[in-house]
Amino acid sequence: MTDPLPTLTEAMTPRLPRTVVLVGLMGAGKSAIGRRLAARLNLPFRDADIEIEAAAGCTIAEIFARDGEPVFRAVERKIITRLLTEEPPHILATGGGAFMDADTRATVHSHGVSVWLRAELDVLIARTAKRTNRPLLNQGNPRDVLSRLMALRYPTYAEADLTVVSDERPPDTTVELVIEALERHFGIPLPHRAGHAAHPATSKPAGTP
Ligand SMILES: Nc1ncnc2c1ncn2[C@@H]1O[C@H](COP(=O)(O)OP(=O)(O)O)[C@@H](O)[C@H]1O
Ligand SMILES: O=C(O)C1=C[C@@H](OP(=O)(O)O)[C@@H](O)[C@H](O)C1
Ligand SMILES: [Mg+2]
Repeated sequence: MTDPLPTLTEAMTPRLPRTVVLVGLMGAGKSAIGRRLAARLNLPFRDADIEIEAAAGCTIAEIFARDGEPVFRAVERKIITRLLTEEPPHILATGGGAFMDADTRATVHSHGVSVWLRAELDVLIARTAKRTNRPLLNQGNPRDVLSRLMALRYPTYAEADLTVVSDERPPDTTVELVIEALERHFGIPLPHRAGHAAHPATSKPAGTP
C-alpha cells in the first residue's frame, strides 16, 4: 500500500533536516537541555549514555570499572553511529568525551548538526556536584579534573557547527538560544511549542515501545 499524501500544512511545515548533536563537558547540560529541546520541538530525544547502558545492561560506571575507558569509547562510537545513520532526525545528547573521538566527530559532521553547550568551570562544578555517576569525576578533585578536561577538550568542541553558552540562566533560556541558533543555521523556522517544556520528552532506549 502506498503512503497517504501529506496534507498541504504537513508538506509546508519545515522539518529538522538533521539530527541535533549536543556536545560539551560534563555538566554543560547536554542531557537536561536536550530533553527540553526535544519536547519544545516535538522531536524524539536520545541520550547516548542511556543507549549505551541499555545495550551493555549495566551502568557507565560499571563499564569503566569492569572493561576500562577504551571499551566504553568503542561502544559509544558504535551507538552514536547507529543513532545518526539509522534514526530519523532527532535531538541527541552525547556524553562529554564522544566528540573527542575523531571517527565520531566525522560521523557527527556528515550526518548531524553539532551544538557545543559551552559553560564556565564554576557552572560545571556546581552542576556535576549533585551526582556521583561520572567515573572521570571520581578519579580526583572534580575542579582539577574539569579544568584539565577544559584545556584538553575546548579546542575540539570549538569545531562544532554552533556554540551556545550554557550559564546560570534558566534551562528554558538556553533552549531558546539553541532554537534560535538552529533556525539561523538552517535558514528555516523550526515549528515549536510555545511556553515552557513542562512535560519533557521521555528518553527511552531506541526500540523500546
Ligand atoms: N540552566 C541550566 N542549564 C542546564 N542544566 C541545568 C541548568 N540549571 C541547572 N541545571 C542542572 O544541571 C545538571 C546538568 O547536567 P546534565 O544535563 O546531566 O549535563 P551533561 O549531560 O552535559 O553532563 C542537570 O541536573 C540540570 O538539571
Ligand atoms: O566526559 C566524559 O568523558 C564522559 C561524560 C559522561 O556524560 P555527560 O557528559 O553527559 O556527563 C559519560 O559519557 C561518561 O561518564 C564520560
Ligand atoms: Mg549527559
